[in-house]
Amino acid sequence: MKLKIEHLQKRFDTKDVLKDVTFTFEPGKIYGLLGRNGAGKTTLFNCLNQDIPVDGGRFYLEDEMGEHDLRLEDIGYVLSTPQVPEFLTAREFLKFFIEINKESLQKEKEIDEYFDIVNLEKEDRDRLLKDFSHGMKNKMQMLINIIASPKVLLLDEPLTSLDVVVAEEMKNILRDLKHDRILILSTHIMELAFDLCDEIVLLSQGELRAVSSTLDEEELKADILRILQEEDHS
Ligand SMILES: Nc1ncnc2c1ncn2[C@@H]1O[C@H](COP(=O)(O)OP(=O)(O)OP(=O)(O)O)[C@@H](O)[C@H]1O
Repeated sequence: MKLKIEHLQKRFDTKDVLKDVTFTFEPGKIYGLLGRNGAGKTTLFNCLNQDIPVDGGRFYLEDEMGEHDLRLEDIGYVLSTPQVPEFLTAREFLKFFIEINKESLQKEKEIDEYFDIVNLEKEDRDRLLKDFSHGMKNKMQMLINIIASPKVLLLDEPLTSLDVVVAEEMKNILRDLKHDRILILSTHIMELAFDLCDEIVLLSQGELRAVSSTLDEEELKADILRILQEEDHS
């Protein structure tokens, strides 16, 4: 299975944000999506998640059976600002989520076994989500995406607000998840991209391009900075 994007375009009024995005993403890798502020990373994710219409081009999944449109259940989106129903406890939310997705879940577990996946403290499991910290809400959002197990998982700066211990736990979860799905993670932290990602992809001047993986870390950093700085002169 591959996620193929061909000549994707998106503009807001007169601003061409995505000019000609063409790229093929494969499972087994975590892709680190880097770009300047306002380059269009969130816009690209919003297009792939079908939250906003595109102005041109297409994207689809391709496997040995052929090409398939992305269905809503094929894609998971972890937002940088986690959105959870604040009036529910973590347990109520998880039970509700499992109930409405019963048909598609591979193997149902006990609720506490799910919480254990993301190491949510036992005393927090029956607390209202409105009292959760940003990082804890982020864990819940990550958990429902792990349970839903979409083929493509988009992560918009997911680790920025997490403490170092939780961030390390999340990195290990993502490394486990990558084997049978496509993971694309946007970040501004180059060190995180180098540490976690298998391939760096730059969104620059409305186009996506892979950065050579044969370079050592210092050369890679210099190359990325050079490409991103070119935007100032274009
Ligand atoms: N709904 C919208 N209406 C008009 N312009 C928009 C809209 N959404 C995004 N934009 C513009 O599109 C451009 C890309 O924004 P986007 O949020 O995708 O960038 P980004 O790469 O995610 O940025 P950052 O790294 O700062 O989060 C920006 O110029 C932004 O102002």
